[in-house]
Amino acid sequence: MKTEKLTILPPGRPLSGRVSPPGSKSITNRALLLAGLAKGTSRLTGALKSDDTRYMAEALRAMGVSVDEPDATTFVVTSSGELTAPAAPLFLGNAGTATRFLTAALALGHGRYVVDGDEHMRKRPIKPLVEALQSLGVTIEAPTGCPPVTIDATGAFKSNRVVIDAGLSSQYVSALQMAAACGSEPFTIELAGADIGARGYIDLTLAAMRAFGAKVSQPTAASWQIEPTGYTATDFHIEPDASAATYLWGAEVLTGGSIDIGTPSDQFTQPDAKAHDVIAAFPHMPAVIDGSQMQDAIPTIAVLAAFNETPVRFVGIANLRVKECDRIRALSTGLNNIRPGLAVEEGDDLIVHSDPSLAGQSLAAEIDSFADHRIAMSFALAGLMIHDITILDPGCVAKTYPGYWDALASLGVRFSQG
Ligand SMILES: O=C(O)C1=C[C@@H](OP(=O)(O)O)[C@@H](O)[C@H](O)C1
Ligand SMILES: C=C(OP(=O)(O)O)C(=O)O
Repeated sequence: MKTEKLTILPPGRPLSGRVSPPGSKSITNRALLLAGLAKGTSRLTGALKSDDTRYMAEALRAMGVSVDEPDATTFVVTSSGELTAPAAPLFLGNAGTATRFLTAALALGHGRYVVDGDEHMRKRPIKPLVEALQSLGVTIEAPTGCPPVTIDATGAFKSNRVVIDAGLSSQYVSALQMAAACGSEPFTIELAGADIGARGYIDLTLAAMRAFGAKVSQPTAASWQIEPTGYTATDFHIEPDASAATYLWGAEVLTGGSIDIGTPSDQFTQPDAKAHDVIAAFPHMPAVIDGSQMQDAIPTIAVLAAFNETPVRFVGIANLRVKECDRIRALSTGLNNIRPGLAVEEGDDLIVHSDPSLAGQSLAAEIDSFADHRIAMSFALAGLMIHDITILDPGCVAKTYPGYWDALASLGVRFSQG
């Protein structure tokens, strides 16, 4: 989408129809990496094709892996099992998964790898992962604590145990888990802090690893033991993206429609599927919502909260400040732009002062997406109910859901471009 702004015309009727969300970003980028680390050919079906997965696929190609794309939802990955040192830095845009997962995996490669991203990724922390890898004897540096990361790998870790603080990102743990199966000894990963934000993403990692032949056990709630099995090439089907589904669930309850997304909410294995029950409770969503286990769904729910019968306080969302943008700030800015006083930040909590009478009003507001796909996609929901909501940089949805605007259009939503 080349246009700089998109104004949404409220449909004025319930939105109904069939729309399937694209494949899961989280699972696609795990599967691409694991297929790249496995010797042989793996066929990944139901995959997401978007900026984030394209960066992962391109990085694998730059390291000697063949990644074919026979159709819009399939990757066929053929690898020797080795990721050979690339001639140039790997550019991973703002793909947190690709950046963190590759950083750990390449620490077991051979030679020099530079992992870099765009100006947003260069502000997203990776220091805890870099320090964990340094503790394993890897020569690795990220002078700013964020990408670029330079790794001089020798093919082995010097220890078989690592402690990682996952307070800022669960992706550090997933990254170490996926890398560890390529080591030469059983490897133990222990959490430094009491707990981890988004535990559901660890379950996704372990499920993908096991599908590619890994053996993982969990001696305690905060540790994992990974056997040095390496990975076996396999055919792997990827379920639809639960975070993408939240926008469709949101559009359904806001407009009182019926949108068939093709997958029952209880069949998703991704953490954001937990958002379904909260969204289904609209306009009686709870007074306090803990976002820690469904982080990427919080922008969706926060925009819905503006139309809820009663105010909502979002807790457990501190690390939304280190996602593609500071999402707590982006949400409060956008909501207050629609109607001053609609949202308040209290420390790292976000309070949305609900106002069901917003629906049907004309409240001209230009919403800054802060280059963040989830901010653009969530505020589009406000545009279904309020006249004159304009989303700036609508093309940023390409990070995880390039077909988002077409999906809304297929349900009958109309736009004017600026
Ligand atoms: O492991 C994953 O696939 C993800 C983990 C979460 O990030 P953090 O662990 O950085 O919170 C989530 O926000 C991201 O979109 C995907
Ligand atoms: C936080 C996100 O992405 P990532 O960390 O994978 O860049 C997201 O998709 O909401």
